[in-house]
Amino acid sequence: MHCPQDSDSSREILAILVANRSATYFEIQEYRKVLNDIDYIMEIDKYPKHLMHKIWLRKAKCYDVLQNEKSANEAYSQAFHYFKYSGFDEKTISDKIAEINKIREKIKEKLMPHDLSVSMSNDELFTPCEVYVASTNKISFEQDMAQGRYARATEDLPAGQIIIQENAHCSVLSTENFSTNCQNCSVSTTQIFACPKCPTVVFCSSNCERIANRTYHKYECVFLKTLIESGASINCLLALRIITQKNSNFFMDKRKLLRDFLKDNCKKTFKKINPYRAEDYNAVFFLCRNEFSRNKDELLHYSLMSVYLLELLKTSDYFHEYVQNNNLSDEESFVASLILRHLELLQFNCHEIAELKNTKEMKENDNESCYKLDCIGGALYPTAALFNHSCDPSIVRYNIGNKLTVRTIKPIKAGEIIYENYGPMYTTMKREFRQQFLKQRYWFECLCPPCAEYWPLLDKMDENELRISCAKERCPYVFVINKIDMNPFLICEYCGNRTNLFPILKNLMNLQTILPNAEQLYENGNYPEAIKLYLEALNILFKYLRPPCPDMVKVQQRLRTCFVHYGNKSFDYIPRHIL
Ligand SMILES: C[S@@+](CC[C@H](N)C(=O)[O-])C[C@H]1O[C@@H](n2cnc3c(N)ncnc32)[C@H](O)[C@@H]1O
Repeated sequence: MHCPQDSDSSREILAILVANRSATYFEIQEYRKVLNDIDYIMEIDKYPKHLMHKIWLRKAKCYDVLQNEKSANEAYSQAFHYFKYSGFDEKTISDKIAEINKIREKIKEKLMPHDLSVSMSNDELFTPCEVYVASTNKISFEQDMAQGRYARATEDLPAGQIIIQENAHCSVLSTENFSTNCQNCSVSTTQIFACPKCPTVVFCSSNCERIANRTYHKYECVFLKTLIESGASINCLLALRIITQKNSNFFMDKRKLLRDFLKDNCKKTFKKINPYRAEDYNAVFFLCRNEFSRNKDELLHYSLMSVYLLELLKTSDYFHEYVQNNNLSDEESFVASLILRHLELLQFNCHEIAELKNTKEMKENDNESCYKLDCIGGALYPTAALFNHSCDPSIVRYNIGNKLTVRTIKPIKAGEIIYENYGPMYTTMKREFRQQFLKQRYWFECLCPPCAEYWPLLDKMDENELRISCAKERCPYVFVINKIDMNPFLICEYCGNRTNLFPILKNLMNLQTILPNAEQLYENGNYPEAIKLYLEALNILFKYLRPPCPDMVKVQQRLRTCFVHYGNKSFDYIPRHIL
């Protein structure tokens, strides 16, 4: 990170450092990382010519191990070509080539077939919606006066299904993660690629470094350290990065369109954004700001913050015009007004980026306590930002890099609203604290079923109570009965239908074999198989029972833990079953 890169000789030193690192990765058999490093050395373009054969040989050996014969052949022929600059005499060179070819033959005999161990894949069939391209075509987005915009299922959705896969419009890391995670894609890495001009950030590949330095980092490089030292929040970083990832011409060209949008009524404009894409600034511009409820003090605070951020931006060469006196140029005042808008909308729409980490206090036989989901940054996902909150959410979300995946965590019927969770879950936080949090932070009064019906916390739920649905389809009536003392035939007070408990209990009995098997797979870290069984259990539970139900909560908690294993993990994460 601290190696200077401003002269040929310092770049040669950097190339040698990276070459040494690649040799170390080779020794510990991290072949993909070796290849990344070698690509990086080629880009630095200052590695001593008389040593180049070593780099090409290392690359070729990696391809041999990775069983990519074509690339291995190409790399070997480059290595043989560079032998002539190595200072070896002709005899030594031909002996070396003969030796290498012999070793290659031996390696080929020893190579195992490709690794067939269980891998977790996040790729599933996902037909995107034509308008909301990050969402499945099985949901729609609607709007009303009471709730603003929200998502609704247009078809029945089983539990576990992916409903959103969205790139971040913009993402930033928390400052504590600046030296462990890639500034561009957020993945945790020990193989860092430094910025050529500053030691403040790291990247996971030269590709990420290039993307960043062609866009936002070429401006931020100048002032990022000052911004961090000022203690600015993630939202401030995000508000600014929405600007720096595009150049000022982009926003100036949009100015007329955005002003016309504002004259228009927002409801119509929202429908006009078609297709609605994460990359599209128009989608961001119209995210909810609750602007009519904002008080003057807050507005002043945000205005001051946007002036400060603008001043920082002016220290880079973001703006074309240079205004010497205290007046702002047109360009500057327009960008400041956008920063203010971003600060306001990020307050309600920012999502965390998370990764799994091991906790220090790992306890024996306690799967939950051996890792935690840590917030490593924040991002803006314009489609996911359209979901409203419930304290009993319908979804789970996790990140792969800075991309977002959203899956259902319960079966959802066509026509039902799909809710996400803004933090307070009814199972662990008391109603009064949830209401207080949501009012203060998101400015609405939560009317979800757990709040409206005063559902108990998980540890206060009665394990002997069964809340059974009336057998008549779509009848909302729930029989609340005691497991120990129950009448097998129940008459619905709502529709008069008779419900026979025997077949229901027989189905619920299946859980006694499904759940222990699921737990076993979970303990062994076989999350893909555990998920299948937990989903089977959840379907049975939701078919016959109604929440609040302790078993439903426990299965959903397990499913959440399994699904987040598809997502980001810190570079030093060790799975429970290997500990
Ligand atoms: C992330 S946005 C959700 C989308 C928003 N409804 C919209 O129209 O863009 C968060 C804001 O939505 C509103 N909201 C979220 N959940 C709600 C709920 N359950 N009931 C009423 N309003 C809600 C609040 O104004 C909150 O600040």
